[in-house]
Amino acid sequence: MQAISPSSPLKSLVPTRRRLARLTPNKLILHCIYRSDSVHFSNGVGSSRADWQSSCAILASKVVSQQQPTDISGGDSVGGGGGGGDHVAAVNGHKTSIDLNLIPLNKGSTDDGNSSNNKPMKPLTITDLSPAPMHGSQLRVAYQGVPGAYSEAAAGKAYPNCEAIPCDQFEVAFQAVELWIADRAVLPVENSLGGSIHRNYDLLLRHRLHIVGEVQLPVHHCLLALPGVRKEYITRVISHPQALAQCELTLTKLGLQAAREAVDDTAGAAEYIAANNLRDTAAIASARAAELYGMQILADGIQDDSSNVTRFVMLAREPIIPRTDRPFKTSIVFAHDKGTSVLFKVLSAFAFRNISLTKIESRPHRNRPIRLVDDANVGTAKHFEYMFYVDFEASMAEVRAQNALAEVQEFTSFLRVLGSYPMDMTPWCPSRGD
Ligand SMILES: O=C(O)C(=O)C[C@]1(C(=O)O)C=C[C@@H](O)C=C1
Repeated sequence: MQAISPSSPLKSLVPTRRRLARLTPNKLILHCIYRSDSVHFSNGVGSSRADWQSSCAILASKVVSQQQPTDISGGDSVGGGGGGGDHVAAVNGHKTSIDLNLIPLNKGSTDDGNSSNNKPMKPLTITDLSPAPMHGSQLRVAYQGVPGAYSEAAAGKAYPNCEAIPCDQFEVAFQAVELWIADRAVLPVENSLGGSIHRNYDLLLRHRLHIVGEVQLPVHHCLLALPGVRKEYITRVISHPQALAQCELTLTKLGLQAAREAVDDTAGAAEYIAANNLRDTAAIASARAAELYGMQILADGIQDDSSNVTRFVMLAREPIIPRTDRPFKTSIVFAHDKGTSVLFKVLSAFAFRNISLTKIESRPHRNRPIRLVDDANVGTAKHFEYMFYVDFEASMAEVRAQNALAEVQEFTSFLRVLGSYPMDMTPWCPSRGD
């Protein structure tokens, strides 16, 4: 993975809502150019506004080349060569430039050296249909935080050769993908000790991106301070709220008389201490952050449980085509006008089909957080309303999953499939130093 090390991470790039509605994807990119004055990279993308603009322009031109021509006789050709010759087929509602109606014939020689004009080539596989990276061969992956953050490590685990793009907020990572600045976003959704990262559940609903994968990252925290600083000098520990929560017991056991303070990300905490030469402050962050920002490790492995794991999801503009040849997970979100009363019915749609649930989360219903139930005799009950997020162990390519969702739809007033994606099946390896 190649990390872009920014002097400041990507900041909000959102055009106004009114403008957004009127813009086509390539215009959106151009628009972001005018809004990105605050973004400048010290390497990778470029250090000046002009570099940034040309980088956006490359992305914009790719957007154009990805768009399907509405007029075959003219306009932008698909694939850069064939004019109207490239075929466009729809797979699960997604356009691909591969003609699925024609089996390509092998015009060259066969493996044994004989030429063969009519022998069919290897059939297309599902991977032939996955969208290619948008620029060069490197996928650009947005994450929240600065280099050294666990989210950067998760991006590297998910896409080993990616170019990691730091963003200062979770929302900016969503926007980076929506505006074609990045191809994917990798975002934490839950931790085995700290629980759900609610902000990202809310953002999943507010944005139109699709979950295309998950990675589970063992998280090994260190207590970092400036070189020469001793534990006794520390009056303040700063980190991401999740990291503070994951180390709470150990911090107390270490006997630190220190206030806890939340900041945007773990590595950002280390960077802040180093930049401001704070000799009374420690950060909870990774060993890589210590290395990057010249900090010493005061205590290693300070998470309250050695099997501390954070689950991240990968997001893309397009969903992937679900498969059945490996374990898949599907994430949905639903709500009902009658509130929680339907929950049992919904969950039984999975139980009857032997589909295991791996996660259930509820969040306030943003549009209608409270439902009033008036009873003239006893008064007015105020029920809180929720959105329910459920992950289940099945692929949307399986009939049992499709039937379960058809049934869920009957019991709900709102249902959205956030994504159907391969489960992270990497062998278990408890948290350890990097
Ligand atoms: O601050 C970071 O380093 C992050 O990547 C964020 C984050 C999180 O949001 O949970 C990721 C993994 C750890 O659980 C702690 C913090």
